[in-house]
Amino acid sequence: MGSSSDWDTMQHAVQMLTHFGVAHEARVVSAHRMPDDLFAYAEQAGPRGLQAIIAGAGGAAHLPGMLAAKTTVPVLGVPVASRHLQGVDSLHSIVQMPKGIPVATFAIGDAGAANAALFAVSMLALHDPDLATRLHAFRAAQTEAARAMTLPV
Ligand SMILES: Nc1c(C(=O)O)ncn1[C@@H]1O[C@H](COP(=O)(O)O)[C@@H](O)[C@H]1O
Repeated sequence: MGSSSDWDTMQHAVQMLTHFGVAHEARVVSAHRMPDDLFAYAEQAGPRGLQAIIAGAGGAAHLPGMLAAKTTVPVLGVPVASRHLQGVDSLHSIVQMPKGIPVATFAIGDAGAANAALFAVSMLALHDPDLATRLHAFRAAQTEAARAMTLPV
């Protein structure tokens, strides 16, 4: 993520990865404030064996795009809500990538962070039957919870 101030949002990705037992790390690596660190992180991502990078940032959110520019490891972008423009700036900064350098872009905020993690789980589950079983169980439990919803009428 671009700043520790993104943690409230990005913790939802971490919680989801923890739930599924997917090994992960959480770091602050800002393209704007730490450009050399960002380049080093991106260059080492493939050799270190990372299989996906969930990149959350707010405002002029160049972090996901710059990561994608420097690595072919899939980058999943999460727009963090910003103070003045409520994350629409973050969303547009992340989603409008030029042809050739894709960033998979998720919804603004907590749901986007959680869904980015679930998307990573889906990709990893293609080659991990145990993880696929846990993902199917998660979906089934979610379905049951939705069916059990009641209304105050
Ligand atoms: N968008 C970026 C980048 C980047 O894209 O490199 N680095 C920090 N930020 C964002 O700035 C916002 C405010 O950061 P501070 O709260 O630290 O001032 C955060 O949402 C962060 O993701």
